[in-house]
Amino acid sequence: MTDNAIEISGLSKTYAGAGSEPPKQALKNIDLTIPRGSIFGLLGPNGAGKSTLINILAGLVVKSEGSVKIWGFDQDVNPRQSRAAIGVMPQELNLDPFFTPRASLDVQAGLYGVPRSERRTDEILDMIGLADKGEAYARNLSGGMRRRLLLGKALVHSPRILVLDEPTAGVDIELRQMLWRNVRKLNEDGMTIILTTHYLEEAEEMCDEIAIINQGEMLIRDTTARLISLIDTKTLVIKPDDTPPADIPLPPDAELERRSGGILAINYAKTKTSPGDILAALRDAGVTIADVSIEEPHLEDVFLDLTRNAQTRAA
Ligand SMILES: Nc1ncnc2c1ncn2[C@@H]1O[C@H](COP(=O)(O)OP(=O)(O)OP(=O)(O)O)[C@@H](O)[C@H]1O
Repeated sequence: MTDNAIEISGLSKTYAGAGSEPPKQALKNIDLTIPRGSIFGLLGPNGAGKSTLINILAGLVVKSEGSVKIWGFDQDVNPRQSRAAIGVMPQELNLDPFFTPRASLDVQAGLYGVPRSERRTDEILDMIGLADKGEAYARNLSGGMRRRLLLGKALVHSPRILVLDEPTAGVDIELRQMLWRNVRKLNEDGMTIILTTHYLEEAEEMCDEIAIINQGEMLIRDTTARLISLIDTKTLVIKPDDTPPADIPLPPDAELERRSGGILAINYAKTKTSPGDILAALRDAGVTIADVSIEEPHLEDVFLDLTRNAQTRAA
């Protein structure tokens, strides 16, 4: 028995090149475990291989090498059980325009072999806020409603794991909040959530653990908090009382950035310099301080650092 929702080892994928194009290796020897009950973020720049990985989990893309276990079921040994354990909300709005939301959910439930007596169509319509649109034609639904319907379709077979591929790309704030409310609720009820997003602040807020992939390779995988703590830079932000002097000598490893409104932002290495030393240096330089705050590093800094370093190494 395992405590992991997903166990991937030595996973590689090479797409055949179209026409005279060379083959494209989209995933290179990926090892990844995702704990049960977590909200897990899969991040990476465009073309990193995120969709390929998700589509392999969903059974939509065939891997070239390696093994994938979903809720303990090996895809190659127990394809039916591994598929039943996972639901995927895809990136594209691929809905049949002639089906009503109710019919879409029913057809999807049929595909997964959910007996009629066990179908939760009304409950799902209600949850995704489409209870009054059950009989509307999909072609008459707004983009936001279609996206909600895709979430509903991913849930018809009550999967243990829900995968969301860029669920909030291009959606308005209201829909984004509704999606995240639903996701949190599903997670509280025990569902493991895996998501990709381009919004790093969203991943920082939502995900317990994160993996960053780049050019098909796994760069790092850790808890969100530990990843953020990897960044050594913090920023001390000072609002002076008067116009600050032109010359402000600072301790080594501290760097001054002048912002609009006379604000002084001092970036410093937290393992090498303390805010106390910087404040003392400012006072010595004749800066009178009206307000002080500290800006913490963000996931975005970790992401840029890691992907830039990987790019430099590859060059
Ligand atoms: N069907 C395919 N045939 C050939 N190459 C492909 C195919 N699908 C993806 N690729 C290539 O594999 C690489 C990884 O693509 P993938 O879509 O998995 O990346 P991604 O991280 O999801 O990117 P994005 O954030 O832009 O969606 C890219 O170089 C892409 O061009």
